[in-house]
Amino acid sequence: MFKVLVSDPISDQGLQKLMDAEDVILDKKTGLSEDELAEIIGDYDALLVRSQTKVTPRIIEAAHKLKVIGRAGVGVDNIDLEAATQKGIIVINAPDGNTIATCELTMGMMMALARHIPQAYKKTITGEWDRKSFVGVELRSKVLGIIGMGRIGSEVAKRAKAFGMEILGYDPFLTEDRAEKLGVTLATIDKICEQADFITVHTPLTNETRNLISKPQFAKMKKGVRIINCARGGIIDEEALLEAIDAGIVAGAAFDVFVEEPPRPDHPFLNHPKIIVTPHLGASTIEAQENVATDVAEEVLHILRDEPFKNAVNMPPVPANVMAKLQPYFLLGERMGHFLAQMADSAAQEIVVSFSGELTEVDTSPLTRYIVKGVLSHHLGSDVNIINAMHMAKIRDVNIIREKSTASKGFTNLITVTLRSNGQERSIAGTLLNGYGPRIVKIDQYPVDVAPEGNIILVSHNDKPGIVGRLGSVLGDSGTNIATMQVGRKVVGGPAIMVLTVDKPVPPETMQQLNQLPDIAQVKEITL
Ligand SMILES: NC(=O)C1=CN([C@@H]2O[C@H](COP(=O)(O)OP(=O)(O)OC[C@H]3O[C@@H](n4cnc5c(N)ncnc54)[C@H](O)[C@@H]3O)[C@@H](O)[C@H]2O)C=CC1
Ligand SMILES: O=C(O)C(=O)COP(=O)(O)O
Repeated sequence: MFKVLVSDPISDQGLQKLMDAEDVILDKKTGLSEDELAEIIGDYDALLVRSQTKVTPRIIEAAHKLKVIGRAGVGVDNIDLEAATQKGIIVINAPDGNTIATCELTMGMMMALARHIPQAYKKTITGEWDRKSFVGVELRSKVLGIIGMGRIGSEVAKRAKAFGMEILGYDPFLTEDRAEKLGVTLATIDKICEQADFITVHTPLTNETRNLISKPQFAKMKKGVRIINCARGGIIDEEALLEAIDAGIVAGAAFDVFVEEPPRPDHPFLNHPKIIVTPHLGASTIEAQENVATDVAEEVLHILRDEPFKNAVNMPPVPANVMAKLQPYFLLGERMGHFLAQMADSAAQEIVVSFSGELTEVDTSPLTRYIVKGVLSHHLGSDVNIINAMHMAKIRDVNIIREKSTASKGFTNLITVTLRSNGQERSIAGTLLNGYGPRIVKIDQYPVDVAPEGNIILVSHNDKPGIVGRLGSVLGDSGTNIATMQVGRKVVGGPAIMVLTVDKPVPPETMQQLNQLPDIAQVKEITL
């Protein structure tokens, strides 16, 4: 018998398959504290949650029998994926079922903002007939900026078109082709800030999207812009938004999600006359809840019964013999991908992975997944993992090419990864050096020897006297300590690269200063 715990309110209709299964005992216990959940989780084979239950390392540690965690929804930021993966617990989600619900809430928020519906309602029910204070704006002919053009963002675009809005879209994976099909103009975040009358975000919360819209972005916005967040608290900097409202830049904001949920009773968004709030209701429709519960219940049953399943967001099934050969390279592969994605100026359109030496003797697809995961995680954060990396690449039209090569250049094994995007091509090669661990041994055409870890500064420059000194003094002035430095060039006086490892992240203003130094083509910070 499999024991399944449902720890958040999940639709009964959706759970029917699990309730009917003869090999399943289903318990529903919602509103548990971390202590209470930690105490009972050891009895269960599967856990089903929404966004309320925090599946922390402590819960996972106590989950001795747990085989699968099912998230009835999209975002898995309430589940510690790292801890689950380490413990061999499969985490699955239901990414498609609540797209429309969240899109429709976003449209509702946009209309409520434009016409002050919640504020007008509040006054009218007190008996006041105030028609002067609530003059709104029309959506027709207004510019809507959509940041994050995945499932929900794309559906918002379709509906906003029907309202006669002009749409600017930004997503690192949005191609001209797809944008054209959706009737969306490709734009940068800056352009959206400068031109949009309404801005809505639909990205996951990652290190890159945290505070994506903050003081500098608000400073660029049109006076009277209206802001919507039905994605995740923290994508829009809450404090900076309040300042932008006070400064008269933002005319109104609608938030379904908060940095801390539920927000403290004295949170400044609650009761603010220009901010509309809802309690994380994006996915809360009967239809969406049935969809996500059905999807997740079916997959949990498959996993418990050792049947093929989909929508896993962690854990690769690799045969033991292949694992033994490949495992030492997983970290190197992932770091190489992440390194390369940070070198490139835009998101990958093609990734070419070439293996040589002993690695050509086994099926390297699990290692390829780590490399692809490393590349995509720069933009997708924890949404991409080794189970879904290839799928994520495919749905974003990123072409993956795997090659075997005989040119191991004297190394027992050599992995070369080339990333192509928007006419740009960048590549790195890496290996495992006996006794030294993972090493990047080539960047573009330049031989180097770099441990892929920590904070690395990659400089493309012209081979001229004085560059090292100028660069060193800018870094020194900012209190940045250089741990190691390497310079590579092909010909005297020609293009060259410098690879510096530093002890801590470089402040953004120092990066800007470095990029403005003479004879420096580009300075990139790589964080691994
Ligand atoms: N309020 C609610 O109840 C709900 C909230 N959500 C949130 O909405 C988010 C989006 O959901 P979906 O559209 O289904 O996910 P999705 O994965 O289809 O789309 C997310 C898109 O964001 C893009 N992206 C990543 N980093 C970016 C960046 N820095 N700038 C611009 N775009 C970036 C990705 O390329 C991707 O296309 C989820 O991650 C979830 O956190 C989802 C469902 C319900
Ligand atoms: O699916 C998501 O990412 C959501 O944010 C929905 O959250 P919920 O299931 O309503 O707690």
